[in-house]
Amino acid sequence: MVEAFDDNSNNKLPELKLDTKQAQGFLSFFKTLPNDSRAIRFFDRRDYYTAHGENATFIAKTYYHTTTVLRQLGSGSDPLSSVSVSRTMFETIARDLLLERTDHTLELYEGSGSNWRLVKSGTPGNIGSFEDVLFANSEMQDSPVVVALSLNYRENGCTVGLSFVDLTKRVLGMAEFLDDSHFTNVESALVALGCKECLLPSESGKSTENRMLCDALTKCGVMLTERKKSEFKTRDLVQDLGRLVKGSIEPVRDLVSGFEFAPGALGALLSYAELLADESNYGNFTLRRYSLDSYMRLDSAAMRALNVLESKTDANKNFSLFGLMNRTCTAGMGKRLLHMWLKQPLLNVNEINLRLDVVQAFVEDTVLRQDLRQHLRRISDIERLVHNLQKRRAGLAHIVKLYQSSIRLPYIKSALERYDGPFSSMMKSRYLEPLELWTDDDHLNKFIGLVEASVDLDQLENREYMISSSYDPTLTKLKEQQESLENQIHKLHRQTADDLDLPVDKALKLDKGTQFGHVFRITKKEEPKIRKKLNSQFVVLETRKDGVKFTNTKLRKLGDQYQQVLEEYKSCQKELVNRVVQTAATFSEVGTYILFFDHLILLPQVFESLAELISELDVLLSFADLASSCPTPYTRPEITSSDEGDIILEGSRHPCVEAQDWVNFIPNDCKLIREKSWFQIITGPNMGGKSTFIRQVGVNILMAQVGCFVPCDNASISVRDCIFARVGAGDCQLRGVSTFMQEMLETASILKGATDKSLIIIDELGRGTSTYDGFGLAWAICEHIVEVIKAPTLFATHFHELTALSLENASDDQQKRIVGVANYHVSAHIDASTRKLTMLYKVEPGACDQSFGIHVAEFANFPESVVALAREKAAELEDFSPSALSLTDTTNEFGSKRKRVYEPDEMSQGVTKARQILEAFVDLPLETMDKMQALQELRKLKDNLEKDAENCRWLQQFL
Ligand SMILES: Nc1ncnc2c1ncn2[C@@H]1O[C@H](COP(=O)(O)OP(=O)(O)OP(=O)(O)O)[C@@H](O)[C@H]1O
Repeated sequence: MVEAFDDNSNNKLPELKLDTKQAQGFLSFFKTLPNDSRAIRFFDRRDYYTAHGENATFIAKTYYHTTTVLRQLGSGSDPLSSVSVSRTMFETIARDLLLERTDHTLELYEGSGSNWRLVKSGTPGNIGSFEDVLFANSEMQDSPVVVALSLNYRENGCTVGLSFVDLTKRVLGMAEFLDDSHFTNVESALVALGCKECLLPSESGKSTENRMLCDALTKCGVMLTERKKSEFKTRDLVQDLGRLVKGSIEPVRDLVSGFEFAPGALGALLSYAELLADESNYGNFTLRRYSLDSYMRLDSAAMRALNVLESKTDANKNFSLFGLMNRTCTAGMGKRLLHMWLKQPLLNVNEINLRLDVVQAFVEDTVLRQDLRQHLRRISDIERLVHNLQKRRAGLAHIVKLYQSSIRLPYIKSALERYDGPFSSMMKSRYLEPLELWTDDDHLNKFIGLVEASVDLDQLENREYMISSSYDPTLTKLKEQQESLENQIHKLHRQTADDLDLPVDKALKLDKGTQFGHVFRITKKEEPKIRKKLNSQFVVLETRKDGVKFTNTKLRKLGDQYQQVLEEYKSCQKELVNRVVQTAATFSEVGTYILFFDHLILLPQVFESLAELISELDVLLSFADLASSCPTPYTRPEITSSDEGDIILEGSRHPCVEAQDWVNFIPNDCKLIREKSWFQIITGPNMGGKSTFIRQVGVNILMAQVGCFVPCDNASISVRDCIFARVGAGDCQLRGVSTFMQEMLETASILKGATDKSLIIIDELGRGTSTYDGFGLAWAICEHIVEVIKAPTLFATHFHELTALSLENASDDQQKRIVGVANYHVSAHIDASTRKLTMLYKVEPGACDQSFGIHVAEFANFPESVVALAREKAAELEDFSPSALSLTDTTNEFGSKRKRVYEPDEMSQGVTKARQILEAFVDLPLETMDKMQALQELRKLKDNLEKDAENCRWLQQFL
């Protein structure tokens, strides 16, 4: 939701002025528009815009927060609700609809009376012709992507054909993979690609299987667009791609033939984005194979749990990793690259180390860092400028900006040349050599020469983009005429001053205005002195407070001539400006004819590669700035492949929490060691720092794989191929147990996607609930992770009983031995006399030994009566708590008073039965079941448990 707008905007609401005839005409047109619940339609009324019907109500409620702004159009029984918005408000709404929300499309109509036509349309994935409106006054931070999916269901899951288009970068991609019933792979692909909109064959959203898919799209905030099944076709695809894609057709054909379902999806995308309709697209696209295994996979829950991207609810920019890490200084480009990198952390150790090498070079050489920053700041958004050139939307201003960026390159080059640290040979080959090549006389220097010869660079200070008069003979001649006329006018000025016996400039002034052109002016005080001459030899034009304006035939004639020459000069300028842009735009023609004919190089490709290089430098520089500017500097992580090494973070912090002004962050160690502490259960009081701790581990790993230093004293990280995060819904208690069960089931089945190379973060499954079914499932999930998946896991929980998992380590029963589970807790201190609780935020080995819930309530200033009641209830409940499970255990690890004791026999019998049930649950083929089936199976298991419990008191407590 867009929160605050200009307070006055309500008062300044443009008035909807239509006479009866116009209103009638419009109403009859409006009725003919097809129904489209997603479309927000605006009508351009020259000075302002209007929206009508349900759209008007939506806009009034969403953006003005009141329906009082609505007006009724037309008389009679069926008036049309209408709202009018100013130009700036329209831009704000367009930005919100297309860049922030993903539930509407936008249409703009132009016309009058009953004659209107659609001139612009855009969707969140394809902002299309709204690009100019959206980024006229702001940077483009992220480039949207549209995905199309073609699904083929098999017995065990489904094959997904995926294709995507990034219209800003002009990239097409294809992928094909198997997926489970929760579409875990689709989800991570959507996240990695930054997808805003997804095309599916129509009707497919209604099948049961696809309902899950729609859930996945919703989780990722992706708009679903249905297209006719017939559009998912592959006929003529290779031919069409041949026109769009750079280079020869063979590689395209080879790539397409390697897929079974993705080509259909690509066919749908081409027709949806109407790529073939715009000739400027021809030869400008690249097509690539997209592999899910190229980058660390992140699902939408992980993106949220790790606060990777900005959200509107963030209190400040440091709340998200993007906000914290974004210290980029080039316009737009660096931000977009950072966005992409955060969605696509690397897996290859060498590639990660390469980025880390550059960051280290920048961290160690402060002068280099400052130099580069100073020059990068002056670089424009080259990527978008070239995009405009290719789209033939560029003007002289675009060319000049490219020129201004180009002339910065030698400075960037020499800053890099001065670096003589340990990574100098890498810096040379990665940055200096390409820069050297691109800036030589055959490449950018040629462009610089062209601009310097043709553009009047002196006028840039006045923000005027003009062609140098010396560039063109006609301009030169006109300029000379203009100067000669100016001289004559000045001569006449001096002569007239002599004749009137007035000092030049001091008393007799020469003015140049829009109304009268060149005129003489004297003050009113002087006027009586020369009134006689004034009346006889001159024509008085105007008498005002600031003086008397007058002219004579000579001045008028010269002034008119001057004006005429000026007009001619302007129109010649305009024509030349267009021509210069065309000349420059020929650089962007990929047609080889032009290139060979003119001996020009592919300038757009040079600029595109340059944009890549510059934005990479910018983002890595930004990482270095962050690493060295924090109060406790970041450190370079040591990276090992995913089969080797452990995950050791010493003195680690959560970068976003640490960056909050009011937090004095307590660093913690996390040592995920294979076979020893690969699975960690974290317990402790509410607000004790559990979530922060487990998330900070995920965040540190993600940062390292993006190529950034990490907020630790020492870090060694075994590369992770995906991060799974399950963060319990906070309102679970309110939604009831069945939702809670579903959450558990979902978690259990989603975890099937994880492997020993992933990282799993589970935070408070079924937060705060005391359902023992939940506990049973949580236990089953843990066992499954430890024994089958073997992924390093951080499990923060309120189920203290889970800490007993680690006891299995010590079990004599070798067959059932669970290896690698360790308990940790966040520590807190209770002052015995004052009952005051102090959070220490220190993560320590072992399970938490006290129940702190009530103290936290005190901490949070709950009313005393509530706290007293809670204490009473807790005392009652503890009698029946399953912590009795370990009562006969000799350790008193779980502490507190325990009254109910079970016979050892009764307990071991019960445990065996319970375990059988849990194992039966783990064996359920959840990936092939829908929720209803799964719940039915679960109910059966529960019925069995009830039967078993009839003779076992220990089991009864779980019912
Ligand atoms: N290491 C730390 N150093 C300083 N402050 C911290 C640390 N960890 C957490 N905090 C602060 O404590 C607050 C609560 O932390 P967090 O949400 O991680 O607790 P929790 O144990 O997960 O709580 P709950 O069980 O209620 O979810 C955080 O908002 C943060 O301000």
